[in-house]
Amino acid sequence: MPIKLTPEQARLRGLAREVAEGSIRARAAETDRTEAYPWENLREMTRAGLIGHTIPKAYGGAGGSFLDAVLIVEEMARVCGVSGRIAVEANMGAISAVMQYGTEEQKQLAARIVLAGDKPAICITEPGAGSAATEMTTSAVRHGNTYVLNGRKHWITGAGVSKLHLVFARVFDEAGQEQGIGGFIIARDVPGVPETPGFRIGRREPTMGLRGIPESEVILEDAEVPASMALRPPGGWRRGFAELMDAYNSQRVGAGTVALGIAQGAYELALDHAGAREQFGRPIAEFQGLQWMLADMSIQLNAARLSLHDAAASADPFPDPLLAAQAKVLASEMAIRVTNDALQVFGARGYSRDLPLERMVRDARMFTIGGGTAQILRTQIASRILGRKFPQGRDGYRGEALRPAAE
Ligand SMILES: CC(C)(COP(=O)(O)OP(=O)(O)OC[C@H]1O[C@@H](n2cnc3c(N)ncnc32)[C@H](O)[C@@H]1OP(=O)(O)O)[C@@H](O)C(=O)NCCC(=O)NCCSC(=O)CCS(=O)O
Ligand SMILES: Cc1cc2nc3c(=O)[nH]c(=O)nc-3n(C[C@H](O)[C@H](O)[C@H](O)COP(=O)(O)OP(=O)(O)OC[C@H]3O[C@@H](n4cnc5c(N)ncnc54)[C@H](O)[C@@H]3O)c2cc1C
Repeated sequence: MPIKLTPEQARLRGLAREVAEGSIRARAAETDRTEAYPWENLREMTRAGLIGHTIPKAYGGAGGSFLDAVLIVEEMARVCGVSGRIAVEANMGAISAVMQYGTEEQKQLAARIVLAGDKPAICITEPGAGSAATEMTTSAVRHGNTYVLNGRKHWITGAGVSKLHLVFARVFDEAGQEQGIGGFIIARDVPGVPETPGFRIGRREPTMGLRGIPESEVILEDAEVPASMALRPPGGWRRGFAELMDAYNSQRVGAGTVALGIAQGAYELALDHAGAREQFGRPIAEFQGLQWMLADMSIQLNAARLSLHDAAASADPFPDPLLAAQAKVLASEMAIRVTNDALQVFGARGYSRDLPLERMVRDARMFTIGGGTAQILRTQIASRILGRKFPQGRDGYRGEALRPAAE
């Protein structure tokens, strides 16, 4: 463990490991095979206080930090990537945005839903706006006391099982004037909260890995959302996207930590196997070719963990954008290499679906894509270290490149 944990953090990590090793590890293969959402894992994490752990005490949570959340996430992902992702979204991303920027009513509602055992969904990406998220076309038009939402999101993690949704949309006033980008809170299947007609779940993607959690479309067709459920960051709609993405940096750290946990789990299996499997009359761990592979895995895991912890600990109130992007690139690329090398240490057995290595390779693959691709994050990193904006549109450089980057 690279940074010194407080006794409470060490206890939290121990509790998370106990829950993970309890039955979550045993269910991981079944979750992958059946592609069914692991409700029982969610219930167990909820009972242990690991869901909504970062929600302030005043709203019923534990008031935990993002570093606490990272400790929980790594332990879950070490045995089950899907459960790691559940732990991320139940403590970071959308829930943290609502708890930081929301009105009293919004915070009460979001805390109640998540603490009852929900992994919220964050709905940003659209078919025409992936990396170019600011090009989203989902609209929220003000009509009296409601906003009417129209648009289509896709690749939404948890769509169809999540109850709390934070939908990013372009905001228009009653006169049709664009105001900026904001978040809209939509609850689904929550006792006492009316459903939102026009809000529906579309096609589920047949994904490569992390199959126990749906990645689906969220479709908005004249969906009426009360104006009281519009999440307007303190800088107003004009700064809405930037401030919501600032909150989203917590989830980038979380996503990197899932990658770390999956890779750590694969590495531990490879270490054990290298000591146990014999060829040429001796354990394969005695061959330098494998020793150096294992050594490189340990170096990369340690570097990624340090970087993620540093990013999580920088939160004020959200992780620093540069540290979050650096940590996510490092951890996501590391996890692809480490899970593949761990599989290699197992030889043919690693390639069999009887063992978890092939699942870990598939599960690790998403993290250079979801949450901002490795390419996009490198551009963001470059922008921050060089102190320059690097607009990606064809017309972007007319004057823009001379403007200093945001703090
Ligand atoms: C930001 C991008 C969409 C690029 O779009 P633009 O070039 O149009 O925007 P910018 O001028 O770069 O940014 C606008 C504004 O926002 C500020 N900003 C942007 N990102 C951040 C951030 N991470 N933290 C803080 N502030 C941010 C930026 O500084 C600008 O403000 P100023 O005008 O300078 O003051 C693109 O780079 C991008 O991030 N694309 C990736 C989109 C993404 O991450 N989607 C995630 C969807 S959810 C998901 O995938 C879940 C998966 S998971 O594993 O949980
Ligand atoms: C498993 C998974 C879960 C996800 N969960 C969510 C979720 O819960 N909520 C949500 O809103 N979204 C989610 N996403 C969507 C994710 O955020 C997007 O996939 C991601 O932002 C990239 O968008 P895209 O897939 O449209 O790729 P594109 O933007 O089409 O990019 C295609 C390729 O071009 C590269 N590229 C694009 N622009 C540039 C550039 N300017 N410079 C260099 N390279 C560039 C990219 O790096 C990539 O390699 C998820 C995705 C996955 C895979």
